Amino acid sequence: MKKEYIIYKLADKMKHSIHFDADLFSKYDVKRGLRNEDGTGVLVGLTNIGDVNGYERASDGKIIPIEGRLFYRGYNVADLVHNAQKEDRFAFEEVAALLLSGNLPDAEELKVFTDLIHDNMPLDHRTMLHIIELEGNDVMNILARSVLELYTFDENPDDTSRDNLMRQSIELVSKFPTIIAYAYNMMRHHKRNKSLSIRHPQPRLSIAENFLYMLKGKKFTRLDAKMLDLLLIVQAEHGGGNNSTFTVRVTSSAGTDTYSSIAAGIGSLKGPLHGGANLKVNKMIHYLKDEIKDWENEDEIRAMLMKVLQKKAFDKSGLIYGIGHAVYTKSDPRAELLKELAGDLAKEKGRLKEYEFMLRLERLSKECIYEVKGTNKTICANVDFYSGFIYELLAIPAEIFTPIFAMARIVGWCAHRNEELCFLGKRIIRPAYRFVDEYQEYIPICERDN
Ligand SMILES: CC(=O)SCCNC(=O)CCNC(=O)[C@H](O)C(C)(C)COP(=O)(O)OP(=O)(O)OC[C@H]1O[C@@H](n2cnc3c(N)ncnc32)[C@H](O)[C@@H]1OP(=O)(O)O
Ligand SMILES: O=C([O-])CC(=O)C(=O)O
Repeated sequence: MKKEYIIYKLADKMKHSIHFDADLFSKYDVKRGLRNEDGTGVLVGLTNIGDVNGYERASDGKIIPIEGRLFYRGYNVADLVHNAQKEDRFAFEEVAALLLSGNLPDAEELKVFTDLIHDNMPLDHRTMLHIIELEGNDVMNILARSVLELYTFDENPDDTSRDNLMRQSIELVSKFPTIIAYAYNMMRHHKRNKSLSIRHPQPRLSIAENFLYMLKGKKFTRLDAKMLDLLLIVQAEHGGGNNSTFTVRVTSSAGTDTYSSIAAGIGSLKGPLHGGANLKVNKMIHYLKDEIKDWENEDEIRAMLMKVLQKKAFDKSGLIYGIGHAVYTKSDPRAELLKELAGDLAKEKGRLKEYEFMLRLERLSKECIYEVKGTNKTICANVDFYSGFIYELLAIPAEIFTPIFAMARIVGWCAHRNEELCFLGKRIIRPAYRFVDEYQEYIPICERDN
C-alpha cells in the first residue's frame, strides 16, 4: 500500500467511526454544545466578572426574548461607553483595571496603571526578532506562538499566586497590541513586498492610539483612535461561557501556566463561529456587494441570502456570518452600539450607501434564517456584524480584525483565569462523554484482514 493512500484509508474509516444515531443524544440526555433543550447554556460556574443578559424566564420556565444587556463588574457597558464619549477620553485602560480588579480605579490608580501598561508595551528584543525571523501567514497564529514564547522570558512563569497572576495579566494586556502590530507589518512586508516599519510604542499615548501608531505611523486621527478605543471596550469581556473564555477557564482549572492557557484561548477565538466571524462577515459582505447588482432590490438580496443558507453560495457553510447568538435574542447590545457608530462614521466618510446595504442585509438575513431553519428562537445581529465595517472605515486591514478582538478580550481572559485559579472550592473542569460503541475482543495482528 502506498504511503499517500493510508491517509485516505484512515480518513474513510474515521468517517464510519464518527457516526451517532440522532436519538442517542436525547436517550442519554446529552447537553450538546453544553446547551439545554431550549438552547440556553448549561450552568457550569459562578462569576463576579461579566453578566450577559439575553432572555428572561416566564413562570412556566419558557424563554422570554429581551433586548440584550451586558455588564462588566455590575456596570452597564452602554454606560461605560457613553460616559467615555461624553468625557471625550480614552477608557479601555480604565475598563481593563475594572475587569481585572473588580473596582473602577480613582484618578491616581488609573494614572499609575496606565504608566505600568506603557512600561510593559515594548517587547523583549528576542520576541521581536522571532516575529521578524519566523514570519508567518496568520496574525492569530503568530500571536499564539509569541504568547507561548513569553513563558521563556518570564522569570516566574508557573507561579499562580494572586500577585504574580496580576503582573502577568497586565504584561499581556500591554504586549498584545505591540505583537499584533509588528506581526501584521512583518506579514505585509513579507507577502506584499511593502517596507517594514517597527515603531516603538510611545509613552503618552493610549493603547488605541499606540496601536494605530505602531501599525501605520501618524496616518490616523483622534476620532479614529476613539472609535478603536470603543471597539476594544465592547469586546473586552463576555462572561465565562463564551468559547474562548471557557477554553481559558478549562485549561486554567488544570493549573497550567498563563501563557499556555491564553494561547489556547487565542486558538478558540480564531474560529469562524466565534471571534473569527468578523473576518468572515467582511469577506461575505464583499462577496454580496459583488454578486448583487442592485443593493436596494430586496428580492435580489433575499434570493442571494437564500443561496448562502442553502450552501450554494459564498463559503457553502450555510451560515450568514454576524447573525445569531448563543445568549442574545432581540439584540446584542454591542451590535446596537456599533451600528450607531458605523452610521455616524459612514456618513462622515461618504459611505452611507454601503451602510444602508448592511442594515438591509441584517433585516433580510434574519427573515431568511427564520424561513429556512424554521427556528422559533428570536435572533439578532451579533457584535461581529458591524465591527468589520467600522475597521474598514478606519482603514484597518482585514487580517487583523480578529487579532484586535483578542487585543480586547485578553482582559476578560485574564480576569476569568485569575478567578478560576483563586476561588475557594475550585475543581478541575471535567464533564463526561458516554461511550456508545460496542466493546471488542482483541484480534492478533496476524489474524486481521482490513
Ligand atoms: C463573538 C462571537 O462569538 S458572536 C458569534 C459569531 N458567529 C457568527 O456570527 C457565526 C454565525 N452564527 C452562528 O453560527 C450561530 O448563530 C452561533 C454559533 C453564533 C450561535 O449558535 P446557536 O446558539 O447554536 O444557534 P441557534 O440555536 O440560535 O440556532 C438555531 C438554528 O439556526 C441556525 N443558525 C443560527 N445562526 C445562523 C446563521 N447565522 N446562519 C445560518 N443559520 C444559523 C443554526 O445552525 C441552527 O440550525 P440547525 O438546528 O439546523 O443546526
Ligand atoms: O458569548 C458568546 O458566545 C460569544 C460572544 O459574543 C463573545 O464572546 O463576545
